[in-house]
Amino acid sequence: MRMGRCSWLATSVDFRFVGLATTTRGVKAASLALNATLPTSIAKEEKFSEYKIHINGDANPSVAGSGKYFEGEKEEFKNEEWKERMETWKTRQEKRGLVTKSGDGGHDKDDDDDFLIAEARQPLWRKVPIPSRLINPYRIVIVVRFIILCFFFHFRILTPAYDAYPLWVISVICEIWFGLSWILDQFPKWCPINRETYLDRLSLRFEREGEPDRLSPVDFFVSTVDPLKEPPIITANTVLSILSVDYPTEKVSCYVSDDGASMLLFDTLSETSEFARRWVPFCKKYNAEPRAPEFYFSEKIDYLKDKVQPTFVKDRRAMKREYEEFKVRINALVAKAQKKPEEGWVYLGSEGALDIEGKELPKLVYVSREKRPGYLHHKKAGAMNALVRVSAVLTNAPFILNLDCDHYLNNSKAVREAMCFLMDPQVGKKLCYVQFPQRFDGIDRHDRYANRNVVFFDINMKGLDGIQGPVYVGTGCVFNRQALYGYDPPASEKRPKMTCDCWPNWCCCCCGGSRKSKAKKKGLKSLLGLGGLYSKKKKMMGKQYTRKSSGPAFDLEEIEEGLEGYDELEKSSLMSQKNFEKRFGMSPVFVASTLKEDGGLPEGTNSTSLVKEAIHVISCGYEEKTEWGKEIGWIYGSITEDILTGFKMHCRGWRSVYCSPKRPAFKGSAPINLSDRLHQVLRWALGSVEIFLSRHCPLWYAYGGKLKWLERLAYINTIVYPFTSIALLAYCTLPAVCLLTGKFIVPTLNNLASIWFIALFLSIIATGILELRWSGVSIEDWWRNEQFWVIGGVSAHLFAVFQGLLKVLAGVDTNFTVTSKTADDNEFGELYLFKWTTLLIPPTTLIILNMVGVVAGVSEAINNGYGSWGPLFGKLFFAFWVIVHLYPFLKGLMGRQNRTPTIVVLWSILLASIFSLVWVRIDPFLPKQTGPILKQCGVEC
Ligand SMILES: O=c1ccn([C@@H]2O[C@H](COP(=O)(O)OP(=O)(O)O[C@H]3O[C@H](CO)[C@@H](O)[C@H](O)[C@H]3O)[C@@H](O)[C@H]2O)c(=O)[nH]1
Ligand SMILES: [Mn+2]
Repeated sequence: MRMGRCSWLATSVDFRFVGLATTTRGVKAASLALNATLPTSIAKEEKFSEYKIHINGDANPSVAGSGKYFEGEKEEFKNEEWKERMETWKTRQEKRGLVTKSGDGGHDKDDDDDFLIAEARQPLWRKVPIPSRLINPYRIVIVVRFIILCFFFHFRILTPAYDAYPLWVISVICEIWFGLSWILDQFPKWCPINRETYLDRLSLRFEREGEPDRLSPVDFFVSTVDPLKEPPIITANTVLSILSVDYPTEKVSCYVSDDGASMLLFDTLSETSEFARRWVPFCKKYNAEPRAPEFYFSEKIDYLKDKVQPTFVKDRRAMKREYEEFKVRINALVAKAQKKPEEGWVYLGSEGALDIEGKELPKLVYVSREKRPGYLHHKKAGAMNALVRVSAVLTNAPFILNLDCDHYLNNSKAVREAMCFLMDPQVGKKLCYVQFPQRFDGIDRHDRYANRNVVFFDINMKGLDGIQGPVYVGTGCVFNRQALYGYDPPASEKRPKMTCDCWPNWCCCCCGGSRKSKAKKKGLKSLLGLGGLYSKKKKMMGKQYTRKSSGPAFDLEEIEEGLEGYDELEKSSLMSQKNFEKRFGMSPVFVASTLKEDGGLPEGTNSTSLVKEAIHVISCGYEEKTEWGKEIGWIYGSITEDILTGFKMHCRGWRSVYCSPKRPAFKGSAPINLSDRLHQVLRWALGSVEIFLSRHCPLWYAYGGKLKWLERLAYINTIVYPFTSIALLAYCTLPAVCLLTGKFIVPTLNNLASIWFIALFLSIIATGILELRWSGVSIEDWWRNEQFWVIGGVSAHLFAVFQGLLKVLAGVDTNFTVTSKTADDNEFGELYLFKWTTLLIPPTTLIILNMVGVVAGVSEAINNGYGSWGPLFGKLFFAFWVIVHLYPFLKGLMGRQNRTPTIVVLWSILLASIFSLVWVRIDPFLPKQTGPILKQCGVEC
């Protein structure tokens, strides 16, 4: 069975268990008892649903009980904040010279209010174009480089090296491929932009004094799968950073997906929510940053700087001790969890909805979807879709922020940054997501394996932001929920155009057009009879609804009522109910939630039935015969689900925004040892190959749609790059071959030809330098990126191409190998960790081959005397180019103890020597040796 291949499925005995334990207002908030009865054999599978969820009393108790108290607190706090804001605003205006400090001692309150209102009307963000003195030379050089490249190819193709014909053919093919991939990579960087946000205006606009807070609610998703590779303390830190985010508490909900169905994580979360009761108020009181305790306490900065409250030192010390105790408790859980009780677990929650100061805590929900053998679970994408549905049923926030379990919130205002775009009245509705760059902790100082990916995050993504928006990278991304439901963005004025899915326009007619246009959505609404209900309700209420453009506000009961007693006339509505179910699955509650564009739950629902519904929408058969993973939610079919999901949205005409605040919004961990890093890169590349071979390949998908062509180029680049590895492998072998055979891929150059070579070389350097100048990326980061491009290319990408083909031809399923996240503070011990993997063979062989080549070439030149150094120079340069790029790899191979596993050395030496021998044999290399042999006598004739 295919699913059996997934390690996490095979290792957990309890994969048939699915539990959804929800706790409102913190895990402790709802007094909850989850009684999970785990079936022990497949035969009992059908009875798996025997687990019970008891919710003692109202699961949402804090709303009425503590609401008043909280409101009072908040108002006081708000007034304080308001004054503070006014002050900062005034000083800033003074600096700008807009407000004159007049002798009368300032303005009266009315004046201030006017200023604030005016300020609140200002845009929430601004495009900051790259200064033209930086960007224009860059563009000119790109054009020049392009022209030079054309002349270069003209020369290369028309002047073959006749004595080394095959070498010449191979090298020219490789060069053409490199040229094409340069175009794919370069032109999407044509008009990069930066953005600036104004958080104070956001707050002035949506958090007015004396009015209810109007910021949009956000559902946070955290995905985890393997508690051994992803230690619970890491997930706990991510969750704590979310719970203490600087955002209105009642608008934050955190959903943790546990794909490993481990009670360990459940227990960890309940401990975490207990700890949050102290941690959250501490963070908010002292404005702690970052709000993940592990990282907060290990910051090596003067934590007393800017702190004025006298209690701070005492509180911090106490907090630190508590965190250490918390860690011990989690470790105890981990130790206990290693022995799995056969008969299952019983978990009993306890009470408490508020933090120690009596303030509300955000909601925390643990979700473990049902998994069974025989069902495809679609890895992370499947988990995220389960969360989309659960959250739609339980909170239905209009925005969703998704994070890997190790990506904690490093900037507590990150969500506000995103809201500056998403709540913007002009562009907000057209944005599918706001992507933040991925930043990392715990990477070695020199970032040996280019883990930081700076070139991608600070150059390519900014380029894309100037076109249609950055690609989605899987984490640190705030989504517009409507975009996840497969709808088109709201059309601007014009009649909504149909988006074609497959081949150019002409086949649209035969495909039957689009499945997801806004027009159709509206049609469905009215067909479903909801329109009718809506107007009925409007009449009943006797007042006009203020909700603009969005779906009808209706009660769940009403839908059900409405759908139950249908007469003949309303048969068609039932038909379209079927349509909706085909699309979203059999959950009226979920379907109803999708129509609420501004989010929120239907009125008059009770939490017990919602929890029941939530369990229903995560059952493993739910997605069958629906469009989940095909047209809606996270898209299936590639283990880099992120690229595919973002791509579908861009094809529909959505725009995305790249937001990189000064203080990094999120931080994660990265695999810092060579083998793990190569495996990660292998997974990404494999995912790209999967997309390339699927119906969603950007080369042919969705023409005639709304995908901008430069954006398409960028997407093509992200899925064809693994194929560059073949050219790269050939090109890295060439110098060794040349050195061993004494031939070269280029015939002797005349003056004009050498000009093209030099010009190309210079233009490559010039684009590099100018790119670094506008982006602010350091030369070291750029160089690491170049090196890793070669290392990854000749190992991971190469394997990805073959595995991808194997998948298509032989149906071998691809595996999502989760990257280990270490929790220990052992500084960079990981860097030197060495794990044997086949991925190491090709680069090792290449290094040895080139070194042998250099030695052979140099010794031959020594023997041949002065005259032969000239032609050798080109070849040596070429070989050094390879060796220098592979240098970090060589270092990784040596490990800390300078020890490399014998098997790698053996294999590589074997391959390298076979290869050199073959060349020596079949080549007129030996006859040429007559020269050197004669000279060996030492007599100059
Ligand atoms: O069956 C699975 C497999 C993975 N995950 C989660 O996916 C996330 C990413 O896994 P990780 O091993 O850390 O992969 P990375 O290569 O570090 O992740 C990058 O690349 C992935 C695509 O390969 C994206 O999904 C991630 O968001 C992105 O950070 C983690 O939270 C996992 O818990 C699941 O929820 N279910
Ligand atoms: Mn990761």
